[in-house]
Amino acid sequence: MDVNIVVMGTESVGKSALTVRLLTRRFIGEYGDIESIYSHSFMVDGREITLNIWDSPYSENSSVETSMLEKKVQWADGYILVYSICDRASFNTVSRLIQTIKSTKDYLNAEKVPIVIVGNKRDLHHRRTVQSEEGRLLALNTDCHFYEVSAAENYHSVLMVFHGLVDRMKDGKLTAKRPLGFRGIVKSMSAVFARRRTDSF
Ligand SMILES: Nc1nc2c(ncn2[C@@H]2O[C@H](COP(=O)(O)OP(=O)(O)OP(=O)(O)O)[C@@H](O)[C@H]2O)c(=O)[nH]1
Repeated sequence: MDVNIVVMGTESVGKSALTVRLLTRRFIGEYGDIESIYSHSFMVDGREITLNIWDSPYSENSSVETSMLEKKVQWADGYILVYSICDRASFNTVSRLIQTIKSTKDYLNAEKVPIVIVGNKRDLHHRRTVQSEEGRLLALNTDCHFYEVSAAENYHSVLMVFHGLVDRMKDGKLTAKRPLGFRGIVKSMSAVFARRRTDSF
């Protein structure tokens, strides 16, 4: 089974950090502006699932961001919406993204729309401006899953985010793959490391 997942959220909330954590189990600190669709496979209940994960930097240019948003929402079967617990505006954006996704895509069962809300940077609790309860309540009110994680500190919780989304998708409607037309931005993970020659793990 092949599923498309898009990781969305405003600037610097940790979209790349979460994606790279899943793929490499590592936190490398700085990620640059890398636009990529990564493939990652794992077994669930004896079946191999391949995730195509689209991670892109947030664009300051609102017209670019709006047109990309539409493409991403149409392309994806499942959504990971990330905010930083230290950034209230990023939380508000997640709330808006949920409405956009729900109004853009037709789901057989709107309550089962495969969205996972992620409050990242849990390790920075001393700078917290969004309480856990607020994230939980948003998820409850919009029928989404919710996780609070630290991509910096913990691989396992990041894994749970992606597994939680796949579980959610199993319950809902998985659409057939469409031709993507995004080959130009597909890069391998080696590109991530090639750019960061000075990284140490
Ligand atoms: N303390 C802490 N820092 C984090 C965490 N996740 C990401 N960061 C840092 O936050 C900054 C932004 O992380 P990115 O993963 O590049 O964020 P992004 O959402 O992909 O950002 P854009 O590509 O600009 O849209 C980097 O300096 C990361 O090291 C986390 O869980 N805890």
